[in-house]
Amino acid sequence: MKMRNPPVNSLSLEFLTELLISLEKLENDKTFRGIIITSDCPGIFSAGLDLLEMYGRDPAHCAEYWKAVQELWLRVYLSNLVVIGAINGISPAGGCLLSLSCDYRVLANNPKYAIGLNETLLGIIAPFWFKDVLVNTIGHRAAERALQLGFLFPPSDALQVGIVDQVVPEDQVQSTARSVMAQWLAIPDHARQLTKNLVRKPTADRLLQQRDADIQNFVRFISRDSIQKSLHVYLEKLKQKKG
Ligand SMILES: CCCCC/C=C/C(=O)SCCNC(=O)CCNC(=O)[C@H](O)C(C)(C)COP(=O)(O)OP(=O)(O)OC[C@H]1O[C@@H](n2cnc3c(N)ncnc32)[C@H](O)[C@@H]1OP(=O)(O)O
Repeated sequence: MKMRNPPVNSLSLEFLTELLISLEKLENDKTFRGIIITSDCPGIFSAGLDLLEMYGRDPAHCAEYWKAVQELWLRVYLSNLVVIGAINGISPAGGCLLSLSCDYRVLANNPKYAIGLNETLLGIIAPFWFKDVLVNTIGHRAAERALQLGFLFPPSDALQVGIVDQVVPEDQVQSTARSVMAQWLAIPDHARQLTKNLVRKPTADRLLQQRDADIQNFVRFISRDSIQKSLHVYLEKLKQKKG
């Protein structure tokens, strides 16, 4: 699955909906056993959640958006398919969450392709389920530092901390992902799927048990004047970087 939402594969409501529909189709087609998620935007895996879906929007829109973000995470994280991330670009915040939700991550060895949950740098807070997935992946202490400091790990650090499983030359990302896929598909589906569920369900359940409350928390938080101001400053910084 090649993500294409130029210029930066930001996860807008429309794009999330498209991803969800595509994933659902693949899940329901029993001829598919695995997917490789990669990007069609050069140098960018995904810029994460679309800031314009959270800035200057009314509460109803924010609630609809957050529901879609939750939905995408649950679908990828609990997918019965083998999900491999072929990460061929930078992958901050929501892009990192998407990567972390794969079963295996291959990152292209380019110092620009950093990955991490950088929410604090925007003046916002990674929700508990983003945090849980990071803790599950790199451990409590490393996650504590990474989250508070908003680390974006370049490839060598990303491998060392374990946020990705493999770093390979850029031109080998897709072929490596395919080899990894072959290895995972050699395992009987039912055994692998039940094992995946055993490992991941408790983390997903924490959100499933309080989805509405999580939406309300998000809407309350994002609607605060101080948070809207932080988003404004960050968006301005992105603009100025260009000019
Ligand atoms: C309780 C609250 C929880 C919320 C949890 C939030 C999770 C998130 O995912 S927040 C988003 C975090 N993402 C980022 O911090 C990345 C921001 N973007 C960048 O750093 C860069 O754009 C880049 C490195 C991804 C790409 O750089 P470059 O190729 O130089 O492209 P530009 O910076 O010029 O961007 C082009 C264009 O796209 C707009 N844009 C970039 N990122 C986003 C985004 N996440 N959402 C919406 N729009 C984004 C950027 O503003 C430019 O727009 P124009 O100026 O209109 O062309």
